[in-house]
Amino acid sequence: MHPDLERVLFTEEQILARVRELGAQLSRDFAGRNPLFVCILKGAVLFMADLVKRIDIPMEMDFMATSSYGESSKSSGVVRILKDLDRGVEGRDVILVEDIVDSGLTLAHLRDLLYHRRAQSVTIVALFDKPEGRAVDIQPDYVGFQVPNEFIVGYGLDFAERYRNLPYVGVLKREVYARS
Ligand SMILES: O=P(O)(O)OC[C@H]1O[C@H](OP(=O)(O)OP(=O)(O)O)[C@H](O)[C@@H]1O
Ligand code: HPA
Ligand SMILES: [Mg+2]
Repeated sequence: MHPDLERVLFTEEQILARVRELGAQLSRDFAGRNPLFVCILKGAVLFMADLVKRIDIPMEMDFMATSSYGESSKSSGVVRILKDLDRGVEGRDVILVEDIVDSGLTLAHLRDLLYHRRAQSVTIVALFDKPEGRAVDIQPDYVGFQVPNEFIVGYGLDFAERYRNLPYVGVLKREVYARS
């Protein structure tokens, strides 16, 4: 385990097993609809890569980059779009692929934006859901795991851009984020 972690919440094996289940479920539910999977960078990059390998129906991918945490463990409350989609979403069934729903501000903003752009449907798939973090009322449609109200890192999730490369997910020691 990385020395900056207090404990591991999910091992690589547990994560990949759950991602496989989510892929099978989405493949069944979106058969015949050619959904557009939108990866919310950077946090969702590892989840997206593993999830799409488990989708066995026609689908497309696009990428959006947002940032609201920066160097902090608390949301700034402002969702900045650093990179937008390459193509329009009018009439499309969009599946937003997120690593975590915490305050819900990122997904509430993106869902409204995509409906404003006339997507036919917007479905939210989040590997992790932290219900106690919510500042706005939004529920993901598909969830991998619920997590406690603590700051977690690994498998794409960062603190100040670090730890994204860990293949497992754990709780960051409080002293690590308190000292910056
Ligand atoms: O529900 P919320 O409180 O909005 O938090 C969730 C969002 O915060 C993180 O992104 P961040 O802004 O840190 O950018 P990153 O993905 O590049 O780390 C995470 O990847 C989600 O996109
Ligand atoms: O717990 C978290 N860890 C990393 N990034 C995050 N963005 C929102 N919540 C978190
Ligand atoms: Mg982040």
